Amino acid sequence: MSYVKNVLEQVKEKNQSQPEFIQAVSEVLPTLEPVFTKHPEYEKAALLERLVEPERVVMFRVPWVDDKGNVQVNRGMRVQYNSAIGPYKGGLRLHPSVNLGIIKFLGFEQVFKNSLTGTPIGGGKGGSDFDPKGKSDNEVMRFCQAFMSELYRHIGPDTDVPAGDIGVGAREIGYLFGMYKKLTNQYCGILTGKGLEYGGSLARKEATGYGLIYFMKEVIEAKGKSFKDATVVISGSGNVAIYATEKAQEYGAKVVALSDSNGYIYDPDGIKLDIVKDIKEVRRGRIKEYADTVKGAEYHEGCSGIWTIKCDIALPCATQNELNEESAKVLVKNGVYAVGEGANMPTTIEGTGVFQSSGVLFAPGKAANAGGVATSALEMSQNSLRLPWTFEEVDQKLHQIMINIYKQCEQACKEYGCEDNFVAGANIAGFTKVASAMMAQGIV
Ligand SMILES: NC(=O)c1ccc[n+]([C@@H]2O[C@H](COP(=O)([O-])OP(=O)(O)OC[C@H]3O[C@@H](n4cnc5c(N)ncnc54)[C@H](O)[C@@H]3O)[C@@H](O)[C@H]2O)c1
Repeated sequence: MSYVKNVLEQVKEKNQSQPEFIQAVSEVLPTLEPVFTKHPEYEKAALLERLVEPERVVMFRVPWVDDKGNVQVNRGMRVQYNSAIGPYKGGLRLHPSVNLGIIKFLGFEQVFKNSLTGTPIGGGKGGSDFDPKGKSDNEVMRFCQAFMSELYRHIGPDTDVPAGDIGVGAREIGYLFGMYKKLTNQYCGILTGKGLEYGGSLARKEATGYGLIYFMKEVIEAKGKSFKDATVVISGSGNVAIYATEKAQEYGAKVVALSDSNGYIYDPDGIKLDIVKDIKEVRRGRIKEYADTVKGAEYHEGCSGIWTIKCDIALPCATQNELNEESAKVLVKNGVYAVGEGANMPTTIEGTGVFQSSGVLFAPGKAANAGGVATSALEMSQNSLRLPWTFEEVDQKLHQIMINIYKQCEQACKEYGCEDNFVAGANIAGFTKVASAMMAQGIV
């Protein structure tokens, strides 16, 4: 059995209760085989065994009092995955589904993604099984304060810099930042995704969605295609989905569908984004309300039906494993030619296989959605400089970073003989930098 296969078996054996983590590692490791053939010294240094094991996992209770005076207890965690190329960096997720396996999968992915950005940041991820849905502002604040009252001792601007993810937007980052400052008496760039008044970066909110479109533009234009007049389906209606829609529309695409965890909307005339922003960003409502407002738009219960809509480009931007083999086959049958992952691991391994064997251009999340964390790194730079950059400056840097990520993936594909396989290209390009740094730093 090869070294890579052996380590993969160990991972499966040791982490049996963590299917998402096993899935993420199973997607990455086999694509790295050719790198290990070229670098036999990595095996002697147990590089892979070290890479799959987080440097540190912190798990803690989060007790808080709800509006009725009842004590609630959630589980909080932070996985500090790999600091070979910089301080741990990655979001915090607040969702009832959060468990250690999910946070480990996200942290593992983050290591490669952050490496691809070309900025000096390591990988980490955290979160809690707290559900912000239906909670009052005061309850969210009390939860965030309780969460930070433990997390603060494990993070720092040169140690670990968390950010947002599902369920963590500007409101939550504000409460977390306030508590960190109170506890430590330090005003520093401890979180990214901050408000503009207190150290945030312009274009951070837009970055993941815009970055996805910048990346996909490179992918499709290399094959003579364009966003102009393309029909696009985007799942989700959160931060990533909204700004992917905005940039795709700016490039002349017609985005015809969006979704949330209850169902999806289809608007054959093209989504009116100002209405979606009002529902989601202002009123925190359900996507269903769009169909109540816009004539000709339809609402359908259930999430996976969105993939039955005929489109040229599909961008899953909601959550993990939302696009399976069956949905992938329907998309292919309906003529999709490109799929870009705005979310983290939204396509199952079998779904990815369908796209790749059908010649669909498939861009994995760790490359395609890296714009968010890249701009977080730009926010860290601005915090250290104590100088804010303009929207245009940040957006231009983001655009260039996404082009560079595309070029790195393309180059790795060429070097290792897997042309157009962006899954392998992204894994290899992300891995090689981290691997060299780990080798240089000895057995730690
Ligand atoms: N925000 C970022 O900067 C960023 C960066 C990189 C990757 N991501 C990833 O992108 C994805 C979305 O993150 P976000 O920041 O937009 O979160 P968000 O909380 O703003 O939005 C998530 C959206 O997905 C919807 N949703 C949840 N489960 C769903 C399902 N099963 N089917 C359809 N819709 C569903 C929610 O209703 C919501 O509209 C996540 O996988 C996240 O890890 C986010």
